Amino acid sequence: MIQFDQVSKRYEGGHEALSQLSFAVPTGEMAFVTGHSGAGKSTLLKLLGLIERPSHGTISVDGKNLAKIRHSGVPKWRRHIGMVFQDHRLLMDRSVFANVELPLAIGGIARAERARRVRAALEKVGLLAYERQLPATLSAGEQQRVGIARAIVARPGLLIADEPTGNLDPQLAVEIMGLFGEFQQVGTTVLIASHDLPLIKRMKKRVIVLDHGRLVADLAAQEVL
Ligand SMILES: Nc1ncnc2c1ncn2[C@@H]1O[C@H](COP(=O)(O)OP(=O)(O)OP(=O)(O)O)[C@@H](O)[C@H]1O
Repeated sequence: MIQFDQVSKRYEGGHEALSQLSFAVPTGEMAFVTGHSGAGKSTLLKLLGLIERPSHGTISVDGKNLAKIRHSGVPKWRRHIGMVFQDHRLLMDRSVFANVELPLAIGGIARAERARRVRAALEKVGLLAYERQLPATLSAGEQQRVGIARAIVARPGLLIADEPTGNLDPQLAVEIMGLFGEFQQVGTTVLIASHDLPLIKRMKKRVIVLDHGRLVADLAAQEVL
């Protein structure tokens, strides 16, 4: 369960990016966060990834108060969550395999086990045949799928994605969203920031709407028409 309780975030010298935000996402649910540009979507995800810290309020995940995680504990925390970005942030001089392996190498897992898990992750995103290639030789959709494989290779309980389909054509975007749906089906909690309303509607999942950092609507999956 992800829980935001009266969370506000004010960037240094800036206005409030999030204002008294409260909501909860049960374990295993998939939800979208949407809203206009600057509404606070990325900020919300960054707080979960401990890339930023809230100015006020409490965020907890599975009962763990994120404020209790100190700077030194952040890498360990990040191993529990998978993060996907719009600009996939792959290492372009490393193979697809090496990119996906990265979170496991940092996690100190033995080489044979790493290889097994990397191949399982690549198979899930349909890229097993590409493991030796450099990311630059792949299409935009394929590169995004490498980013997703890297995010899920350590089997995180929580997957967060910031505009994961922002650079993709509509057909590819639908495929990528379908992939996130598959991870939810095997028990992963999935939170996706997106401004692509037609795509969000099509997915028929819960939708949390932000406007100037405030929660203005929270639609259950069956309310999304
Ligand atoms: N590092 C920062 N320093 C100062 N202000 C910031 C910083 N990051 C974001 N902001 C501001 O906080 C507000 C929310 O930004 P955020 O990136 O969370 O919005 P968003 O909904 O993800 O927008 P977009 O859809 O354009 O990515 C904006 O007004 C933005 O300018």
